[in-house]
Amino acid sequence: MSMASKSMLNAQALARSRLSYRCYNHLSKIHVGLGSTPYSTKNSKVTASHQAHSLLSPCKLLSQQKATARKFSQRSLGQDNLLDVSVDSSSGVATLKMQKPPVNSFSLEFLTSLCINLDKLHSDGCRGLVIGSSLPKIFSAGLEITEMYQPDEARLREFWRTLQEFWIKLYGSQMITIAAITGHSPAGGCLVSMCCDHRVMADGKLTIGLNETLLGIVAPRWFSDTLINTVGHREAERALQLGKLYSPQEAVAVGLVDQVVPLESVAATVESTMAQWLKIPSHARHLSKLQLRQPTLDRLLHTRQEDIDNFVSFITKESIQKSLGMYLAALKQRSKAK
Ligand SMILES: CCCCCCCCCCCC/C=C/CC(=O)SCCNC(=O)CCNC(=O)[C@H](O)C(C)(C)COP(=O)(O)OP(=O)(O)OC[C@H]1O[C@@H](n2cnc3c(N)ncnc32)[C@H](O)[C@@H]1OP(=O)(O)O
Repeated sequence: MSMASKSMLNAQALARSRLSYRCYNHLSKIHVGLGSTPYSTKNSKVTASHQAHSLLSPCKLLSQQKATARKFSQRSLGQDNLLDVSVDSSSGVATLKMQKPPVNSFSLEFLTSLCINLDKLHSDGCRGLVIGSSLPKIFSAGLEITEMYQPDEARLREFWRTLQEFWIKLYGSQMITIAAITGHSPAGGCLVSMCCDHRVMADGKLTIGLNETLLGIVAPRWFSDTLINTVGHREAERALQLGKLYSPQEAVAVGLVDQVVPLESVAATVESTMAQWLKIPSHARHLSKLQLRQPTLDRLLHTRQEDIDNFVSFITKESIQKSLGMYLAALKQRSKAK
């Protein structure tokens, strides 16, 4: 390649990275400031000035994550508006809908955006959070497999650190969290829903579960702990080894989800469940949650770096890379055959 074309490519890459950094700053379409920002309408969506306001708040995590996004910005190109967030001003309940086609897979940028939005909603005093999806038949396909396949090590470390961060924030969240599972929810998608206090799943041909072994990988300890805390030790033991993907009816039978209702009733069911939970004094409810979840949280909090090292050394093994490559190819093949 000639010097001229190389420098042209470099200039294009730089421009792309600047553009994507700007996109990153606007990853979330909206942000409502409960308490600090008055609401005018139910489910009001935030304007540019709210966004600007939210970007000014100094926060170590934010600046760290902005640096990350700058560093790895090429992968986030064209991926703004990954989340649709709204807040009901009368109840203080936020709804966060994932909208990252085709399958809401968790990339570094997506996880970063989720962390930032959780922080914002929490610091704005939201009392409840509904996590759902804007994509039909998909809650989330879990981790973005291409983040783990033939990875850049620095990015891979950041990816895992950000996933840990998201899990820690959500699993211990002060907010009442409800998952509206209107689509498939394998692996990391199942993990996110299990972090919530309550799960409502649509009936139909959908699946949910920790299927890591089917990819030739092992769910880390904090994934399995979360499953054990949800369905109990014996069920988790079977499910983890088999990589079991449950139908909605199977999932409700083992307690992996709390309710299964027709798709069209998910929103109303979530709303009435939230109304019930909102009646409980918030402080007592959150402390009760932490009493049960803190030991699990602590286990990761005390070993975060070791967990990142284990993950990186495991996932970069040649045999694991081969399995991931084959799984990805099979997914692509299946998608093409449709
Ligand atoms: C010694 C012990 C040491 C222990 C140490 C342990 C530490 C290491 C631990 C490592 C653990 C890592 C944990 C990983 C957890 C995960 O989340 S891995 C991801 C698992 N996810 C899946 O298996 C889901 C795969 N996807 C699907 O099954 C389906 O896509 C779907 C059911 C979700 C949706 O089906 P459908 O609507 O029919 O869409 P598709 O046509 O299948 O897909 C569309 C499109 O998306 C691509 N895609 C799907 N999923 C992913 C994904 N997760 N990542 C990236 N891309 C994905 C798919 O290939 C299609 O792409 P194309 O259209 O072909 O381009």
